[in-house]
Amino acid sequence: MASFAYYRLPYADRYTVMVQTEGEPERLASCTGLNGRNGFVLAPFSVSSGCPVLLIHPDRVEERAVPEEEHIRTGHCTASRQAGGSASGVSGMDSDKAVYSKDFESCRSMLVSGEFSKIVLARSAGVETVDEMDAEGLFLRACRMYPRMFVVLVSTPQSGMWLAATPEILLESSCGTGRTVALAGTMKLDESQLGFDNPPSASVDDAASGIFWSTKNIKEQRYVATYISDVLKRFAGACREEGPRTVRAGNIVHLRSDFTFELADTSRIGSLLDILHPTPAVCGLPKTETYRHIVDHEHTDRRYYSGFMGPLCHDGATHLYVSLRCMQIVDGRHYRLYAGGGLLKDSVEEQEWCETEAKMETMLRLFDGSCL
Ligand SMILES: C=C(O[C@H]1C=CC=C(C(=O)O)[C@@H]1O)C(=O)O
Repeated sequence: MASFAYYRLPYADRYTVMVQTEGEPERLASCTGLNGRNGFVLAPFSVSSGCPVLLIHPDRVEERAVPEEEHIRTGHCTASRQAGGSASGVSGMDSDKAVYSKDFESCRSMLVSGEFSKIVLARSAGVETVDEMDAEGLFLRACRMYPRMFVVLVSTPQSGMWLAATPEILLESSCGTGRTVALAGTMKLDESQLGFDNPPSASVDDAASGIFWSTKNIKEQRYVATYISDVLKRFAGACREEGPRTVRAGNIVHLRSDFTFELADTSRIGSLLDILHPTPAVCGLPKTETYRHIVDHEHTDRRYYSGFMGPLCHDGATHLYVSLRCMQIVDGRHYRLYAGGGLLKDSVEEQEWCETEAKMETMLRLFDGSCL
């Protein structure tokens, strides 16, 4: 079985297809193994023998134009939600919520005791469609529906097939310059705000657009920005931080700070990734303790969700994004969607649950093609 990755950069009207027809993608035991390498990377949240860092070595690379919607094959389809958040969940939405509730409580007690200052709690949900859907068609539909996002369809024998439309850069580099973002804080846009946009060239005044951020969201994003700034101070050259500004991702908005820095030795990108990933946008603070809590106690097996993916080219352009707003395509009718959210000590369970639902809508809407 061939391994492949299709990806479309934000605001681009063309996408790239990379195919490895011979052999299997390389398996790496850590991000450091990416030093000096080229290919398409698929990295998990937590590296293990069952979930290694994968590097596709394409023997075919093609660029194609994103077609108009009417030329996209997906089938018309009603999606229904199934089984719960745990890998073994079988009894539907109530069990999904009960599992989340349990996980929320164990995170909350660590936040209230002061052992954690922030932790990201994730969940997953199964979706079954009536008709068989075409994965390439879903990818192209995502390209059309989410112009601001990095859209990826990737498949390997080790990972299975994943589709993502993510707003979060983990690490980009070209010509000796590195770029990353601190993305956190989430609000769902209401009907009156659906015209909101803030592309990279513009600088929209949040107050004028009617978007006001809570102290909790501002604090949550600040944790991520401080963490990134600390890592870059230690491991990269001169760094500039801008923001935060409000950015749109489908039906929601986030706060985003942009970091631009000198990255003279791109052959050591793997070592930087090893320290940077996972950031508190998907893990927590303090990092080691929250990471252990997630791996040991969270009921969702995150696998490649909240890892990162994208093309890596140590002597050219690298575009690595955090694997958010994604789903595993089990087969043409069965899908597993993933989403999480940052918790602080005063987080409210129902609000956090709704936030994960809003994030899952990014993938859910692909099934009926309803625009945001
Ligand atoms: C963990 C996710 O989002 C992260 C990125 C932006 C905002 C987030 C938040 O508000 O919690 C998360 O940190 C996800 O989409 O599953």
